[in-house]
Amino acid sequence: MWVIDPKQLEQAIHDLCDTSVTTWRPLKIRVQVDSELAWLAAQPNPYKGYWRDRNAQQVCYLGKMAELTDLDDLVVLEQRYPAARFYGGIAFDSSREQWPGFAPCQFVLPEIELRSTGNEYWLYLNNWQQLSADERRQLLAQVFSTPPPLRWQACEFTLAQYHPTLERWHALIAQCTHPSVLGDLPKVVFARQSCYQSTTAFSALALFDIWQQQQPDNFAFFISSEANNSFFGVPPERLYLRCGQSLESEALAGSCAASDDPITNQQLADELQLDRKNIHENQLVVDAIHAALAPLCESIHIAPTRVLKQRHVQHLCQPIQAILHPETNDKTLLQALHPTPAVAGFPIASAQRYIGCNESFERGWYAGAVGYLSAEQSEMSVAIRSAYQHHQQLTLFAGAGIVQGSNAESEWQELNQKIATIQGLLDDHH
Ligand SMILES: C=C(O[C@H]1C=CC=C(C(=O)O)[C@@H]1O)C(=O)O
Repeated sequence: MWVIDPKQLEQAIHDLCDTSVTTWRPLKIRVQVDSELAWLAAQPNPYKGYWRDRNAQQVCYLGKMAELTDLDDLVVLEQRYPAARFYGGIAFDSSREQWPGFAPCQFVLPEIELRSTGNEYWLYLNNWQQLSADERRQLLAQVFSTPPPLRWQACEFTLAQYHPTLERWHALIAQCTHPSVLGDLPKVVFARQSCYQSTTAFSALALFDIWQQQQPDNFAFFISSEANNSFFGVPPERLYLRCGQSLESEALAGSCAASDDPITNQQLADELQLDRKNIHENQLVVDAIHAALAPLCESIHIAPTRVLKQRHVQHLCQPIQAILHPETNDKTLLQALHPTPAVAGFPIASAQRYIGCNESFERGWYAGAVGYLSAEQSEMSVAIRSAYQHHQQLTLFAGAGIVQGSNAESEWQELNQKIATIQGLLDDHH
């Protein structure tokens, strides 16, 4: 990384003498970087993260200057740190046991952010007012040192197990498509863990880097609470984007395979748009988002269904726009919108209980929500198409909505399609 205007750096070191500024403000320095993820990998801070939205705005962040584990504290923190962004997320089910280092709700104001839009990069030093001139010099030497390139090293992964197994999956689908269950629970989203074991240590960030490059139109996130303990993903689904009082959300559910051949792909997409089971699966999500938003909004508009193509799978998607009441904030939005029936099922609370009793693993932050919150603008993605690394173990997650007419075998294939991109990267190195 290098600085565009060296005078700014000098100022960064010497501004400490300026005691007239008592309120918090970040120090912004315009910089240039070759690879932000290589830069992130080279930083020594144990807490690090990355966020990319669907318009390719990216942020690498480091350290915890302030932390939020209770959404009730958000307003106070936003007042203390005006215009700051709090990056992080929430678990799928906060009442369950969580992964080490990942609280049910955890957002941080980082010490350092590297934000970029297009070719413009800005380094935000959020903690500079707390540092002495010497500490600033050290920090700047650290952030401006040239990082080695980030390369995904060939390493051998073995698929240790699926949770649930195919046999158990069949039993689960038979159970929840039985008329006695369907009556009260028309949709439940069951997930599968694919647990891989590597023979050597590996860089989750390097793996994430090649993964996110393959799906540049999706969100991308990486959160590492300490070395070798990270959650990352390349999700297609937005929980919400809030700019002031205007809100964008979407119902993304109902899937079929995607094809590299445009004609075949179009045929598949056309069939998907007419398929009753998938339309029903998607409509349950639209209706639930609409019902959750109605008390919080002045107006809601639902756009016609379109198909969102991924590399190996495509989905029905209905964009939803709303104008929020002035008193609606991120806490109320998160509580109202998460989890949607796209990851839980319907009715949401009973589906979540049913998952808790019948799924054979803890979801942690998979199918939770990841993004950032700020007074002015917030964006959260749904944390699907994601993976959790713990030392040499790598767990891939995928879920599928089960409704009347779901077939266990084809839902299992759908799970395979949903992890195919990252799985292909692991298999490439066998
Ligand atoms: C729960 C997942 O996908 C959801 C989002 C899109 C389509 C889905 C489906 O068709 O089942 C799921 O509701 C996942 O990828 O882990």
